[in-house]
Amino acid sequence: MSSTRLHAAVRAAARDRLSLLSRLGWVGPGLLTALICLTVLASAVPAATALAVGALISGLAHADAVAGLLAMYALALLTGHAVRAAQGPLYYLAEARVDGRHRAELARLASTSPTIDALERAEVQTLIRSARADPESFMDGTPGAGVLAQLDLIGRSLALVGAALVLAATAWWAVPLLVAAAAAVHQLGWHEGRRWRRVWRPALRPVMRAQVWSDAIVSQGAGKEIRIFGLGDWALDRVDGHLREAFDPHWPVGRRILADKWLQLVAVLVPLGVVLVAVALDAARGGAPVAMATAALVAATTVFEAFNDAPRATINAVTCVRAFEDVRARLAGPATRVPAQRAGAGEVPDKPPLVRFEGVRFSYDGLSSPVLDELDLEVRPGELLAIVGANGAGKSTLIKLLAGLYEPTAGRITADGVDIRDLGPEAWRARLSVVFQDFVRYHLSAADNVALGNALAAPDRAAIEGAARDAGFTEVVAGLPNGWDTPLARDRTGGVDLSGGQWQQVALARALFAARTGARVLVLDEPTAHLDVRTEREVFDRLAAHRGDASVVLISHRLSTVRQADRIVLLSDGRVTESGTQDDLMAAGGRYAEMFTIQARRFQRGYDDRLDEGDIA
Ligand SMILES: Nc1ncnc2c1ncn2[C@@H]1O[C@H](COP(=O)(O)OP(=O)(O)OP(=O)(O)O)[C@@H](O)[C@H]1O
Repeated sequence: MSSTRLHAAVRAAARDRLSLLSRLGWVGPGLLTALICLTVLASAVPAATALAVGALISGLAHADAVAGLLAMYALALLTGHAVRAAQGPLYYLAEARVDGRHRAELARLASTSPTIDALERAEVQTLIRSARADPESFMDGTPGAGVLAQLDLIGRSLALVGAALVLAATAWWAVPLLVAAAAAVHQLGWHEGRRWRRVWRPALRPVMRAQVWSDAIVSQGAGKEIRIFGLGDWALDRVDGHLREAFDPHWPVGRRILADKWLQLVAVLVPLGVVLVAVALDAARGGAPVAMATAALVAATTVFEAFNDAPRATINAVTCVRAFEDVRARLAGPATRVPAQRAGAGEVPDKPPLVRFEGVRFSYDGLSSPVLDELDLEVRPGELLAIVGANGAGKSTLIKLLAGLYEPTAGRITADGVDIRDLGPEAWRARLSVVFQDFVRYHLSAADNVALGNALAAPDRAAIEGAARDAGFTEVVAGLPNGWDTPLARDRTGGVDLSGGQWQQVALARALFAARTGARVLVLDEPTAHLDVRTEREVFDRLAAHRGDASVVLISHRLSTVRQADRIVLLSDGRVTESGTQDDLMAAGGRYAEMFTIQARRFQRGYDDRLDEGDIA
């Protein structure tokens, strides 16, 4: 290794260790003080033990002094044991605190990043997995273990100084020899740790895949299909295959590491043996007093232990911390531009805003053509706007852009003339409520499931009940065993599961609760796909009647429902190709009219009237 590279590597290693040490504060002042005191005490024990052993040996000839010397030796031994006994649980507690804080910081980072595009990338998910150091996949070397390994190293260094002083009094030349040998052993340990690391890192992905299948096997949702399609053995084979892919390479590496252990053995035994023999011979020839020689021999072994820190704990912890920093950099991305300090920025008026998509273009990574291309669209204050289009036309993407979950590749989205990026995600989303197609079914009570439409608002029961009434969900609640307090999850005690349509009513109630508590733009991405036509119609009527002054953007494939909207836009080829009322669009005789006619004809024949992909030429 060239000197520049060596220099850079040493600097990086020092930076990593300092970065770990800086997290010591996370254990809290009381526990930290206790840990520091114990570490200092523990570092004095080896030298004290060496001196006590030496004194005891020299005192054996004086019967009256033996009892006192034995007591001294016993005290040194007992202190060592007591300190170790106290260190165990305190280290465990401190490690848990550091790991808890580390994982909480990571979760905060992931859940508060303004956009979700980075989170959707496989490499970011792998980094998050690596940074999180989950106990089930991370056997050792969590950040907490790495942080405490640094404190331990400081303690060992102090112990080294003490032991070196004792040893130097008898054989000063032995100190540099043993320190150099111990450093070599330490380096070999690091090399070994890095070899493990290299084989362990590529194992992360297959372990993640195995986890997906092993979770699916025991999950409720996938569990149904696994049984119906007879996928049980197949899924188990997948788990097995991924685990083999992950861990098979570990065996040869483990065997090679074991075979190379002799190097460490030689590096320990040869110098230590030389020192022990030389000091013993010197004492035998009457050079050093026996007491000093004995103390030196005990101290010599301590010098070795000073370098015997846990390289795997530090290496793995450094990996976690670096992955954490990498995740932070990727999640920050371009989306976190500082909100502009100009008039109107950072605040959204209490009335529904005029929202405009101006020349918006958006492409997903890996797709050859943009999903939205030069899209211009207005959502006028208070209007009920329906967006229709074939599968894959980009409707959900448009919604995610409106919610600021993605940023346009070009163009901008404004609310009352201010770019929503300048408003800042929190201010903008406080005025917006979105029910996604794949809305989350929280394992919480019915009341909490509705109130999560606005987690920042007080969970006011009257507002929850009002929103549920407007969404037509009241009757369902009345039938629940414990009313509003019933958990909406079968795997919770006293919990029940709802039908797909009932869940959609919950999601709708969530949006209406948000409208009652401040949201001025409601976005509903296929909120009624699971409902029968009559119920959907009722929901639509309720939505129109109870949205207050909020603007509503509604995506639906059922044109018989959306025809009552104030305005309907057809999304096609990445832009708005038709826009107007139902009558306008039918009179224009364009693609919307064609789609509507197909659905109406089908409905009359008794088929479902949803729009399919092939329906549009
Ligand atoms: N996260 C993603 N990464 C890459 N491509 C995506 C992603 N999400 C959607 N797409 C692609 O973008 C296009 C538009 O998808 P989008 O979900 O916006 O369509 P949609 O109009 O809502 O469709 P549907 O009516 O079926 O819900 C599709 O071709 C889809 O495959």
